[in-house]
Amino acid sequence: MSEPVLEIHDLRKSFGALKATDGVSLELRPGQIHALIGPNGAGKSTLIHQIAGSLKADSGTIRFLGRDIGGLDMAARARLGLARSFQISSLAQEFSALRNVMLAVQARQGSSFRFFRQVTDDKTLTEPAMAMLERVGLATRAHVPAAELSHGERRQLEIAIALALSPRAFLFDEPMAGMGPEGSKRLTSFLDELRHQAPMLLVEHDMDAVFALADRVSVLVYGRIIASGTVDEIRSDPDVRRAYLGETA
Ligand SMILES: Nc1ncnc2c1ncn2[C@@H]1O[C@H](COP(=O)(O)OP(=O)(O)OP(=O)(O)O)[C@@H](O)[C@H]1O
Repeated sequence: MSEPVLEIHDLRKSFGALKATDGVSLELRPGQIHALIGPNGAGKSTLIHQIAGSLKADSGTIRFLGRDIGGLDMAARARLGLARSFQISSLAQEFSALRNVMLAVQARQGSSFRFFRQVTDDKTLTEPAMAMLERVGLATRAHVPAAELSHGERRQLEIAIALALSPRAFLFDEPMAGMGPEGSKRLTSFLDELRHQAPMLLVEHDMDAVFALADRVSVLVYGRIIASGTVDEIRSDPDVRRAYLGETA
């Protein structure tokens, strides 16, 4: 079996007496969608923050592409290809959709944001940025400011930005939140396709989406993983049903 892209071992994080992450270990393998589910306050976002680098773990290791990234800041992890999206919006609201993606393309190319104004017509930025917008179905809205896009369109734009960074793994925190049933369906099939580009750690409350997408599901309760397995294993696990899935399984 291929090596894990992301490997978390015995991660711990407390806020005062509260153990928000209490010895979490998990792996993300190539081509995989690994869903992380659990009740409100279980510690899902806290875990994503520690992986992305916006929050420092108290102890434990995080390996990405075979390298210990625990000492790297968020920007350095992003440069290695760890793409995080959704709960914190990365959009520059006053810029068009196209400009938002161009900024991401430029960041990946390593040039300074200072020169952005002078390169708005630079084909090395506009062409890949437009290609990303086409891929997420937003090409016709390229020149609309981010602030004027609908909720669903902003989600599509966030994915285009994540794609522009050539990610080696996605960290998605509740992508379905606020989407209507139609939007969720479309986003589900898009994420399904996206797994071929890079594997995905997916925090999601929408169980239809989780059950449709996940190769593996880990259930977090009070900072601990109480079960990890395939969708079928998780749906039939009595502890999980009791702790979380009771009414939806
Ligand atoms: N910066 C912080 N300071 C103190 N406590 C925090 C902090 N961040 C999170 N917590 C607490 O840690 C626990 C886990 O929170 P977290 O947001 O990670 O849960 P979650 O599973 O993502 O919840 P939800 O599904 O509602 O988003 C909660 O009890 C929360 O109140």
